[in-house]
Amino acid sequence: MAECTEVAELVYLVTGGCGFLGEHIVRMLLEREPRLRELRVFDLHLSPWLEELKTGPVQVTAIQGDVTQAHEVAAAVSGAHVVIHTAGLVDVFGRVTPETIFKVNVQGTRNVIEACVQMGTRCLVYTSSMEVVGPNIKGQPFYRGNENTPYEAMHKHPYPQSKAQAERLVLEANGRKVRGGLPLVTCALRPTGIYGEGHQIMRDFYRQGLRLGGWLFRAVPASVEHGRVYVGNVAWMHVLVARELEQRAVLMGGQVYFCYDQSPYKSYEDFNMEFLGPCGLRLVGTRPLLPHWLLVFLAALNALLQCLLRPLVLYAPLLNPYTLAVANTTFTVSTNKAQRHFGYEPLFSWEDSRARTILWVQGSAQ
Ligand SMILES: NC(=O)c1ccc[n+]([C@@H]2O[C@H](COP(=O)([O-])OP(=O)(O)OC[C@H]3O[C@@H](n4cnc5c(N)ncnc54)[C@H](O)[C@@H]3O)[C@@H](O)[C@H]2O)c1
Ligand SMILES: C[C@@H](CO)CCC[C@@H](C)[C@H]1CC[C@H]2[C@@H]3[C@H](O)C=C4C[C@@H](O)CC[C@]4(C)[C@H]3CC[C@]12C
Repeated sequence: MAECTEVAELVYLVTGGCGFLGEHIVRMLLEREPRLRELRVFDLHLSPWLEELKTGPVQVTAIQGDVTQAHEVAAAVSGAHVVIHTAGLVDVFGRVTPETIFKVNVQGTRNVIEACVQMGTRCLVYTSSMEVVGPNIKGQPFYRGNENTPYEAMHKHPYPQSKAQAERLVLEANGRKVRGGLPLVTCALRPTGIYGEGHQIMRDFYRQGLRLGGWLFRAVPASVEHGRVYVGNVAWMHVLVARELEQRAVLMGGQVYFCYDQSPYKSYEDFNMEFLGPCGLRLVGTRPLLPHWLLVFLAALNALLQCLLRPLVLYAPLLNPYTLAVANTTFTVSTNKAQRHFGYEPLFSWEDSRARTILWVQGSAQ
């Protein structure tokens, strides 16, 4: 039976360890978790950079697997002390069907929980999302709220729905007896929009700007605040939570934590310009260039075209009714719960996060 405290050398499993956030968690664990003996990286698609990590002092085990396959998950979890479940389908553009999103995000999470119970793994950290709270379908602002701020969470889109269901499963599993009789300790981290090295949407905006001769066009009012957090700090929060979870089970078990740092409150587009500006792009307009009703119309047209073209080709542009609503609704957090519960302080200052992201964007033109 695997127990976190009594074993000096720990085995960690990171699902989705080859994704944008997963890679940062994997690298952060190797740099900053001295009790690590083996790190298992489980992903549907294994990345080549994993090979270079295999030469260090910690045993890095790459496992190609699918979270929807219970037996594959159970085999990967067997003997692990801590599971960080980051694998998920992040699709708000209609690239995959709702059924697939639910299968990966909800059934996949169920499989991870059951594997922990069967295999006697006591600590489970789940990467949730701000989207389990909002923005909701009414477009109500969530202005610098915390984990206790009342807000009507109502979702129609499969991505937030699936993340909310999965988070609930994880939190309800807290306290379940795992093999050997000890209780499972779980908690969920809720990042806002993550940015940093490897952020594909940022890279897409950069390339689009380059194609348009260096110009981007404002579509969202500058007054709409959108919460953002640096990927290195999100990874650091995961490492700290995983480290403290068993010792502070009573305080932290079954809890949710927003991910936060010193990134400034800005609109989605103004925030992106913190990086794209120094890379030579300009955002045109102090106010949205197109009237809101026209954007709503274009977003609806995109949704219609996606439906009509689906039998022939995948048409999945960035603008659709859901992404427009998210970008147009204030959603920011202001909290210190992670600091109070497990001593989290951001590892990267805003200046450092910004500089690292700019460097990455500059190198991602091709
Ligand atoms: N990117 C954000 O802004 C953001 C914000 C909040 C929360 N999150 C959450 O963080 C997590 C990671 O997101 P990301 O942005 O790194 O996404 P990502 O797509 O870069 O990473 C997800 C990883 O999960 C893997 N994966 C997908 N389906 C799988 C399956 N069936 N079995 C095994 N592995 C599978 C993918 O191959 C990928 O490597 C997700 O759970 C997401 O919901 C992301
Ligand atoms: C209207 C467009 C004009 O420029 C801008 C569209 C931007 C959208 C594509 C993105 C605006 C907000 C983003 C989401 C947000 O940052 C939080 C998220 C939570 C996370 O769990 C998954 C990603 C995302 C939904 C993120 C996706 C892209 C946006 C909708």
